[in-house]
Amino acid sequence: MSLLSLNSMKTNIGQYAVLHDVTLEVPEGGVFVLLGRNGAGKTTTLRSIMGLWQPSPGSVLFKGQDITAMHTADIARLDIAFVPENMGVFGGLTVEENLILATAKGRFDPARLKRIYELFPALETFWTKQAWALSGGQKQMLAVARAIIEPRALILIDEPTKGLAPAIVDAMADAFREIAQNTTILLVEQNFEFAKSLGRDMAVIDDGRIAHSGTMADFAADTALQDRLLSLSA
Ligand SMILES: Nc1ncnc2c1ncn2[C@@H]1O[C@H](COP(=O)(O)OP(=O)(O)OP(=O)(O)O)[C@@H](O)[C@H]1O
Repeated sequence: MSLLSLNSMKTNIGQYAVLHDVTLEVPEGGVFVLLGRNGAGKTTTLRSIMGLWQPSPGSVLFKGQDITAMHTADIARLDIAFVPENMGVFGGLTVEENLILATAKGRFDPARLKRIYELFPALETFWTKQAWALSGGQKQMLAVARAIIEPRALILIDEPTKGLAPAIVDAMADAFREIAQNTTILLVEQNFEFAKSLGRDMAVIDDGRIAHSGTMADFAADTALQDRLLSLSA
């Protein structure tokens, strides 16, 4: 059984049909990458999983449970975290306060905090600094740290490398590899090199439909398919 199954999901936003037919099987463990051009429907797919948009028709199954009509807060309580493209950190709060708010009981598990410091040393350095003063990369690290401050079964991450310097992207890749050892990551990306280095399984969404799915190794070897689906050469 897959960890997450999206079945013929169709999502309208107001009067606009954005997802036409999204069917995906995300296995447990590792990084699953969802690629696609601008406006293809990647963010809408993640928001539909989180209950922020309501797919109809179609269904979302998590560990076999139908979560399609559940409220976002109840979906989050199933240990599914969402790191949105705008990162969702509180600029006026310190790093510590941002992380406290991401816990259920306002307390840190010392072992998890230690792991976060190891993954993202900058967060320990800037522990008492307000988040608005962090660099873009540090804000992204804080956003990911908020998602893993408690145990998660699945993390949805929307374009975490956007606008980041190459050295930060490399650090992020190392952190994701470590996180994916005991948490499944569904990663939306446009940075193909980053995605390629992380993904085991992948899919491409185009115009609200899954245009391709398979292993990253096969997709990475097929430059004609990449060009057709991602316009990488454009
Ligand atoms: N709130 C909204 N109202 C109307 N249309 C929207 C809304 N949000 C997204 N769309 C449209 O839905 C389509 C898919 O958007 P979505 O954000 O899912 O794409 P994406 O693949 O994540 O793109 P990008 O890589 O540019 O973030 C786009 O055509 C977008 O304009």
